[in-house]
Amino acid sequence: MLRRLAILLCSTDPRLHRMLQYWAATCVLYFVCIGLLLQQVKHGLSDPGATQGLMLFGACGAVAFYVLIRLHARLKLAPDQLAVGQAVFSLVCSVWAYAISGPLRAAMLTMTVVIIVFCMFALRPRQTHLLSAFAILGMGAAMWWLQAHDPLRFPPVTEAITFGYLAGALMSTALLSGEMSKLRSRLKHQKRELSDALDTIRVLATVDELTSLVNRRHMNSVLEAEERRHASVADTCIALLDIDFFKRVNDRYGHAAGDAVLRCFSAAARAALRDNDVLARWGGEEFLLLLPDIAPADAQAVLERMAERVRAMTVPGLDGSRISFSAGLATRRAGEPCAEVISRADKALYLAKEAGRDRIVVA
Ligand SMILES: Nc1nc2c(ncn2[C@@H]2O[C@H](COP(=O)(O)OP(=O)(O)OP(=O)(O)O)[C@@H](O)[C@H]2O)c(=O)[nH]1
Repeated sequence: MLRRLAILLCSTDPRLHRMLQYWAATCVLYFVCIGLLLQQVKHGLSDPGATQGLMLFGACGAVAFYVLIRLHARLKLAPDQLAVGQAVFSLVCSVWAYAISGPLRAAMLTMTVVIIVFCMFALRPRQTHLLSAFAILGMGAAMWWLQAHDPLRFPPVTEAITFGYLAGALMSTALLSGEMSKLRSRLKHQKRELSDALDTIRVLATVDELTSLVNRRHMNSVLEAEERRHASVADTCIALLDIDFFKRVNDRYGHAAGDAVLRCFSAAARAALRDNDVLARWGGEEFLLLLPDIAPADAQAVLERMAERVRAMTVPGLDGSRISFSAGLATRRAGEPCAEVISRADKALYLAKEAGRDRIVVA
């Protein structure tokens, strides 16, 4: 129930969730300020009527921004437009709080700086600069108006010097936001580079560069997963395949032609497989095929189909010479380690080679 309420309030969409997190952080700040304002009223430092007005204004604004954030997609409001709106609203509140806080008003200026620091994280430097300018102008206008209308409570010199401190603090914060933005974009760039490097490493660790098939290391983890898998109704078959007279290809047509044979063989063999079958380059010109959930007769049919495709393929640089392979096929018995199945398939492959090649022998 609580979880559902939290999802309803905070959303599961990560972007919206982040916006609502910022909103919640702003609300915490509002609550702290409201608590302090109430203390000011209690000790006779602020006017109760004006304080209530500000509290009501703050609460209405918080609710309005929650609704706007939830509906921003429908209202076609960009997240940074909303963040700028929230910052402007908070700055207006801080000017209001300054005007009603009597002797404590200078303390309100820390909130103005906090709002601009928030903007540093949520907005672009240009937007932060504009908001800082807005804060300086807004607070300056309020201070000027207050000292002009009530010079006893707001002495002009005090207001002018206070304004100088505030303007200095806001301008430095705005300048820092440029540095912060550079730092953020550098971090973002590094993060992208790291993630690209990780993708490359993942590919290098799992894929054979020449044939683009799964490599031996990754096939071993596939086999481990196969051993852990709950036995299903159908069998699992494993076959070892070896290209026939491959050394002759290399010797007669060169190593590059040999590589082309490996690439063409891999593409032709893979085209004969289902999505959940895994064909790996096991070594030089040897391949391991895992056929999960298949009857042995069907596995044999798959290999026959593969052999036809391989015989039919045309390899560039081979002057029309045909390629064939021999295979040993074994069915995994319940609970049998894959290494033992591979060993039986290997013996069957040996028999296929002995019997003249270009054939499939079932273990
Ligand atoms: N072009 C190329 N050749 C490779 C590669 N890896 C292994 N080889 C060659 O594959 C050949 C394998 O030869 P053999 O083990 O004698 O096997 P074969 O000539 O196919 O004979 P059978 O298996 O008995 O039919 C060797 O000459 C290796 O140099 C590779 O990545 N590219």
